[in-house]
Amino acid sequence: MLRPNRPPTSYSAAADSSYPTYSYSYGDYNTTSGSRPGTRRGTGRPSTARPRTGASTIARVERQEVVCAIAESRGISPTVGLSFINIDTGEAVLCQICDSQTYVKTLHKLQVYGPTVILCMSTAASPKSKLFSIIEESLIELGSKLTLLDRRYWSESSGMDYIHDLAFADDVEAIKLSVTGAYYAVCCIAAILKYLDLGCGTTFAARSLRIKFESGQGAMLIDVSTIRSLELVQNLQNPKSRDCLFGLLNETQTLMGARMLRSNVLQPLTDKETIIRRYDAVDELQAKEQMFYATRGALKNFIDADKVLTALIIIPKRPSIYTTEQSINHIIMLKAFVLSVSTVYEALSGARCPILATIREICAPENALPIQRMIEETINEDVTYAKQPLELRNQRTWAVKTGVHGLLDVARQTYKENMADAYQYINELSEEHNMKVDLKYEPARGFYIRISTSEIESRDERHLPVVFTNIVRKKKYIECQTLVLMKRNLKVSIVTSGHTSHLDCVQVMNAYHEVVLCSDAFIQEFIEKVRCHMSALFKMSEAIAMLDMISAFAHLVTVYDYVKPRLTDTLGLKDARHPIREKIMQTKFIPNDVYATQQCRFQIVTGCNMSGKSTFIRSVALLTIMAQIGSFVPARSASFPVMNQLFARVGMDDSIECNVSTFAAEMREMAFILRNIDNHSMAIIDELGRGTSTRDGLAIAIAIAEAMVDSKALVWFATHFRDIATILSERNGVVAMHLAVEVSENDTITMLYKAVGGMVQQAHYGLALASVVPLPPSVLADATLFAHILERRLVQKKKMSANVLNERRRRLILDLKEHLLQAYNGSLEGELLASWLMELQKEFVNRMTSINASVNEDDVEGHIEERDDQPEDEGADMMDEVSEEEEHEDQSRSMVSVTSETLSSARAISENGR
Ligand SMILES: Nc1ncnc2c1ncn2[C@@H]1O[C@H](COP(=O)(O)OP(=O)(O)OP(=O)(O)O)[C@@H](O)[C@H]1O
Repeated sequence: MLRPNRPPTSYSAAADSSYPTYSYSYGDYNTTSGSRPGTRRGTGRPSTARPRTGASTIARVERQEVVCAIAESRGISPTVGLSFINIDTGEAVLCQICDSQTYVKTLHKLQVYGPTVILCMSTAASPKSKLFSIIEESLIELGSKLTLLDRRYWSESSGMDYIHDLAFADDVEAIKLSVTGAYYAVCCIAAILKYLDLGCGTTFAARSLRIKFESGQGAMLIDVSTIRSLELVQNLQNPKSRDCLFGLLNETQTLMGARMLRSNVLQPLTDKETIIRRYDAVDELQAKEQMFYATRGALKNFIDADKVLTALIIIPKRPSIYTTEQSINHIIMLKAFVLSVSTVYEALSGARCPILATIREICAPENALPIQRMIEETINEDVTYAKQPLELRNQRTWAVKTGVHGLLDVARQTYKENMADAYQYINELSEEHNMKVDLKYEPARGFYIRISTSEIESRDERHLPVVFTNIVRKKKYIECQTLVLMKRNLKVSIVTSGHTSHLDCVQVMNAYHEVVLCSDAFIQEFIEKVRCHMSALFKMSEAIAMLDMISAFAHLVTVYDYVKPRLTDTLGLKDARHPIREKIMQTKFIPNDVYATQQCRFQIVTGCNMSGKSTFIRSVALLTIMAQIGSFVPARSASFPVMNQLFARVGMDDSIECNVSTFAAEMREMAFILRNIDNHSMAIIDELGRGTSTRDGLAIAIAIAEAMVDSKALVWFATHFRDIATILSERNGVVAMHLAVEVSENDTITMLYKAVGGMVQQAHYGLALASVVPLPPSVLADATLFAHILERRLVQKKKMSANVLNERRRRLILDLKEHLLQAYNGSLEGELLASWLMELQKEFVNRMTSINASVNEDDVEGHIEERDDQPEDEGADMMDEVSEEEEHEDQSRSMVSVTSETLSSARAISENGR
């Protein structure tokens, strides 16, 4: 469809010679090729990790026209101003972020809003600033085009003027207050609006733009690589598939709702209160069956209100016939929207929770009725949405009600009489030639005749009577003219092009001219009046979007048996399921329990191949996102701490294309994570260090794991390196777990998919799997031999150090402290609490005694091991280097003593409890 007044995808300076821009060739990249391996310098996240699949690897609800402008203050931690204007939904977002040198937050915002055009200052391009280079390298991924503008368009005073003129009257003061100090963001909005005005001829009507200010806080930061690898909005194998988190959750019924959901999946909330309010809304909606069905019914067939409202607030510099014709369509759609809004009000009667009650209030008749009445008083009830040229022409002529505009009524009467002639002529033609003849109209051709070939003898146009001329065959139809019709077209075309001097039909022309002029002017005046209600209308649209998202969550609760999460300091899941896997799997999905606190924040997950490690750790991340957007989760009970950042390094693709430097890409991703991770972050890491030699891979994995333990983040670390679990398991905050399997007598392994404590016990599961594949028997026999040699060497070297024992003691005491604090803050009281504390004390004493006792045993064991001379085995030399790794074990453990402070505080709490 023709879309006039859209910003050109690559701006040409010719549009306005007074508007200096610089041509930039990034728009020429084939954004769908996905085969441009490279790295994103400075971002830390590699672009080689996986093949790219589309204009943006992240599926959009639909591609929208979004213009973004960007500006920054340079420094150690740069401040970046970003503004976005969505031309399809009439929404402007300003943000100012304190970013790091990797510009991770800036890239996140760009990814979330997916701009089609990014405006940068020309000065940032020569010499290239770091931010400029990073954006330049991300263009393909973002599917954006870069346009350089003169620096002078980033003007704070113009930005403030724009905000003053364009923001809704009710919001203007609040917005001005919130953007105070956000100098860069305000400059950016000025640059975009200037670009749209001068470059694209698009301006917005006064007091009609939805302007929002977003601070850097308030949303969980999920970087681009994580979005992709967790398949949050797009399935990696099949971009069109719904098997991604957004696809699963997208039970919305309106486009506004779907857009809101997508934006939430990409930036989940971090404000506890808001999340809880959403839970309450979902809870109420799913519990009240009648309200739920009434709401779902009311949301059906809602038009894309954002689009319609935006079309009404955009003022094109050079209105075309298209924009004029569409105006009435927009009014008709607006009427449909306000009518539907009232059904939502009724559906929500009896709503109690704050979100549903507020939505109902916004959709109340007193807000929608004035607009509905305005439309009903002005526009004919039987005028419908028109697409075909003749329909549009009739719509434009007859849309305004009789009696509203006197001059228009007179002009229309004259026109009607003349048009009746045309239809009478066609009827006569039909009768005369005994065939069905249709009158059609196109602006360029005027009136013409269309006849189905079935009406003509042997379907051959040569059999048409001679009165029909200019014959063209179009599939099953024949289109033609007659002399009379051509004469009429001449009149009409003279009228529409503004010449009123045709000799014999001045009356007809004047009548039509009058109709169109009066009608168009009247409709524009009417739209001006509608614009006064834009603030209320956009609020309704947002309310509908929110209700739609909430009702989609409620729908999922009923269909998939989800549970309402609680927000606490502990991550605890009972019978958690992977939301996407459980939906697509033919067999039953085995649920798992998850528990993580500061004392078990780093969870090393081991297990056989295909035992479900990746599925397990991914489900933790996906459930956390679901919980933080306000959705219920697939589990029997669930509690989550609010996370500010989520990182995932999972599912490395091994295709040749992206394996150019699998290891380098992996290391860059890990460097990025380590730079940004903190105690409010969650990370899931799968099979780290497999892209290099076993020895180096293990060493690097251990070092990275150590750093992650120190970060105090919640981490799930799936690995086939069992040594990592051995080495780190004594460290405070670390727990080892594995996915259980059952080994039968004939060495076949059955996956149980159950996460249980401790390290995987099966030593040679890789060999077991290889035998199933199967490898040639001789190769398999050699592999088994080498595996046994290696195992013996490792056993020889194992000894318990004093450091390990100290770590065990420390850990035991910290565990005790955590339990005491939980008891202190929990609901246990009186007798129950006292007996629980006694149990705790007993268990503590037992475990401490057994640790102390193990000192002597280990001394003896170590002594025996040292004396035990092992014969040199074939192939042992090959294994030497691997066993050396064990010697580094001690270095990775730090000696930490238990402070008397910790003990006394634990004691104090314990005594309080008693
Ligand atoms: N909890 C579960 N219940 C049922 N089936 C499961 C479960 N978890 C995983 N599976 C099945 O097992 C398959 C393998 O799972 P996954 O890829 O998570 O294993 P993995 O241990 O990470 O494998 P590898 O170590 O070889 O990468 C999945 O495709 C899925 O079909």
